[in-house]
Amino acid sequence: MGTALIYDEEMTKYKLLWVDPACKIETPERLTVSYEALVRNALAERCISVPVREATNSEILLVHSEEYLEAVKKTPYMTLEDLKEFTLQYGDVYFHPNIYHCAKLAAGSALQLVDCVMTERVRNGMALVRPPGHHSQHSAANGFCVFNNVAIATRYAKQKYGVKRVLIVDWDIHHGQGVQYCFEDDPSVLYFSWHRYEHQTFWPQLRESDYDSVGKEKGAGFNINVPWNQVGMESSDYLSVFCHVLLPVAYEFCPDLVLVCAGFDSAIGDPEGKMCATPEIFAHLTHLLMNLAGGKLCVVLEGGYNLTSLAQSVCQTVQTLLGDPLPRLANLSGPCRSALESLQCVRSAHRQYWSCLKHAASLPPADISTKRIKLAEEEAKTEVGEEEKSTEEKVWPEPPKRFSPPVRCASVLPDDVTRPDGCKRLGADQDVNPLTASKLKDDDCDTLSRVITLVEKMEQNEICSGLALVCDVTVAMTQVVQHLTPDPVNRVLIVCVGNGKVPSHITRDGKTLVVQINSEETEDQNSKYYIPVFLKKGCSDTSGFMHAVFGLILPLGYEYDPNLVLLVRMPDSGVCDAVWQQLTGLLQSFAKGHTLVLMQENEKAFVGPTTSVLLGDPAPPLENRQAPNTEDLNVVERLRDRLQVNWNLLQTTSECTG
Ligand SMILES: COCC(O)(O)CCCCCNCCCN
Ligand SMILES: [Zn+2]
Repeated sequence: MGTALIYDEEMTKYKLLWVDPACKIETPERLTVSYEALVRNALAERCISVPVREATNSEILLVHSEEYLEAVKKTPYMTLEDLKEFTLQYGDVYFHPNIYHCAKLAAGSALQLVDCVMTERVRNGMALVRPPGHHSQHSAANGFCVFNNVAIATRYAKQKYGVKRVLIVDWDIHHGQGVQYCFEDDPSVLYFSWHRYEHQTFWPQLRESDYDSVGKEKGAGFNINVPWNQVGMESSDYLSVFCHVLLPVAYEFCPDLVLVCAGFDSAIGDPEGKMCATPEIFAHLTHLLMNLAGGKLCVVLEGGYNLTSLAQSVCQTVQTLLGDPLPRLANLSGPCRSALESLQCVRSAHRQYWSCLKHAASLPPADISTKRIKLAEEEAKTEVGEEEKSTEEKVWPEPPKRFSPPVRCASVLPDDVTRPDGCKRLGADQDVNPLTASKLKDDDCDTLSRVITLVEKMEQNEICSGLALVCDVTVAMTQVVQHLTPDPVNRVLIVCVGNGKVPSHITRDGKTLVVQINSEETEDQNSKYYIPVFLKKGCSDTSGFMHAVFGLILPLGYEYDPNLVLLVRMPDSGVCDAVWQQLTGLLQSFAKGHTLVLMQENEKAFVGPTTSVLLGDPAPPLENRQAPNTEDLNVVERLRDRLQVNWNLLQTTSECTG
């Protein structure tokens, strides 16, 4: 199944007709540069072009009041003076004779996206729209928004397709208060938003944008606000929030559909956001959402005002929706102190609602945040002057090209195992490098030499990922590590699922990082590069396992930044299909998708499901799960506490930073 792209140049045909410094950044060029970049990078042609349509009155009334709709309906016939007059009743927004038409098209585009995803005409898709939507409210336009495109799409999906749970992820740098107001008492819609806040001194300066707005009545726990109290946030800060807040909660919520309020003013260079995350981050944020809801993902454009970072970020997002390998995120540091404070506050505020956060630390000591509030208010006063002046141009490297290797997935299988279609068999002997064959001494040497050849072709980017059935995974793992080209930058992340002895020498000199999830205590090799995760209930406990994936494996993987991932299924691991597929999908975040899966010969039943994920299919949703058992949560928390001195992305509280 493909990726939908919805765009129509009609939505570029309105603009600001008078002087208003607050609104001048919202221009038609935002849409044209985004679409032209998709065309120039040969991404638009790979998408399924879906036409726009106007949202109908009844669809708009799913969210907005009749009087508001009736008032907006009059704007096409207004004089310039009337339009100015009409605009005055709202904040930071402007009207234009054609904006009502475009607002219906923007909302209609989101509905088209929902239709083609829910009818499985496409797997996922993106709508490039303006006017944006997430600030508009029941009876008010606000923040460049007229109709709340994503809120309307959410209500539409529930009404037309009986969708039970919708996750809305709002990565725009402004708080989508319009979406929050819509669903704050609705437990069937989980709204997640991060936003520049600076202790309520940044627009829209709302008290209810802070982390303690968790939702109301039945909706308590289903509204997650992550306030950024400083500018300059980077990819590390964003990934920490995804790993330690959004993903664990999203997987526990188990949505049937995911919508993204995709504002790219959270990218580096944006005059509104003043953040420092480079455009590649959106490739990862998109990918981390693609194994939820069976891959049903609708991305709708919101903000984004730096035309260069906007266009690059849109391309990164669409290229990931198309299934291309992700770019590596170089030298991630760790979350900054302010981000850790926000992280700790959000996790603490939601501890009582989500079992994955049950062990979250309590609020940071009040004095820290109150002191910072004072500072922020001081800065806010002086800042205003500077802000106008210092629009220093941020520069960042253009995102690297993301090539798809000619072979997406190759396999080394015993002759009696049928090879799944789409997965190339690593050929007969002509493929095998005779040199390596001779070096291997083992009864399984034919298989092993083909595995080594497979890895060599991955290193040369001829093959993206691989899967091998071998007679002893530990031997195979060891051979692979030993035969890697002795290149100092070669770093291998090895994820071992299940019990079994991992040879200690394999973690020598930091060229490999081994994380082993098992159900029996292994003697602790107390090496920074060997991390045993002992789960009492073992790999069969979905909740505990996934808690280790989000709380440990993902952060470690991002910080380690390997150029190869080995996913090893130890004998009798007990891990279930769906969890195994989720892990396989999530590990493709690293090493540009160069994942080699090693399994025992008798596990041939898992070849098909594993290959489908390696080929880019979404992993099936994990059924709604019981709470993780306390023991296992404890294990992960204790491990995190111990390891975070060495691995900063494991941090979740501000106390720990010196
Ligand atoms: C959903 O619309 C996308 C958006 O969130 O980016 C809108 C931002 C409105 C920002 C209004 N203040 C502008 C002050 C100018 N310095
Ligand atoms: Zn925004």
